[in-house]
Amino acid sequence: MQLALICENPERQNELDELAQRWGLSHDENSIFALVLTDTQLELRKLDEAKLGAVFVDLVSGAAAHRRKFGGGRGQAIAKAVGLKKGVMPRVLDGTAGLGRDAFVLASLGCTVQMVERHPVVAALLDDGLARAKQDPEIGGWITERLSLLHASSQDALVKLLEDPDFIAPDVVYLDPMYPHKKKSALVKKEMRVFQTLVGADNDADSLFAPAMALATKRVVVKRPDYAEFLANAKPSTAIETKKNRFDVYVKAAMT
Ligand SMILES: C[S@@+](CC[C@H](N)C(=O)[O-])C[C@H]1O[C@@H](n2cnc3c(N)ncnc32)[C@H](O)[C@@H]1O
Repeated sequence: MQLALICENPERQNELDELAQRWGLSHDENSIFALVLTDTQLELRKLDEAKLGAVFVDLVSGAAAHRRKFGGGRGQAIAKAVGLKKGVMPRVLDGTAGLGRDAFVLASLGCTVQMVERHPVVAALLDDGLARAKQDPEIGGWITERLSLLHASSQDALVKLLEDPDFIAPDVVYLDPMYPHKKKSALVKKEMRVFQTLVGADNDADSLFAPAMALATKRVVVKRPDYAEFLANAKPSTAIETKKNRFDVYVKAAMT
């Protein structure tokens, strides 16, 4: 993938070069997107709309920390959807990891989460945020133990993992593909507009449903905007609703 690659600290130029090679990114000075390595983190910026701000992964402070401390714990809809309850800590495969927000919430509540992300820039941002979080004295221990990232397409990865005799299948496959926004984009948070313009709609999302159902041992959970139809037109066993979203739950076996 091509986008502007910018290093703000000349001493970190080697790191940016390695990063570009690792994620298959090359420099295009005419791109409207820039991946910027600052003194502290990796950021995505939209150069023609600087006011939208930068996108980066922060699992340690800000909104993630606030939600970890005051977000409602196991009472949150996402926790109920994956079947988290006292004594039950599901192993989750998040097949559409994005910026890792949902995976982080689940991991902070005790789940082990294997994240899969196919977009190289999103995967690079997530990997950077994960690496910084692993260094944090407060949360680094459990982040290292519970959260991991695979850069792959879930369409391929879910099938390959199912065929791998050494892979322990997850209790839950969690999916949150991009869905076209019905509401005016001005209402979408600024930095999310940058993210959405880069990634686009996941028009192939329906094809994730069958492999997800094959791989999960207990259930598949699909996050959708409240106005969206079911993934692959498949009617869920139950749905948990929040103000803006719906978690469609496809039960295969009881959580134990
Ligand atoms: C709406 S975002 C997910 C947001 C995420 N739940 C969070 O909390 O940050 C959707 C992400 O899934 C990724 N994605 C979509 N289809 C995928 C697939 N088949 N395999 C891997 N990643 C996929 C997209 O690249 C995008 O980053």
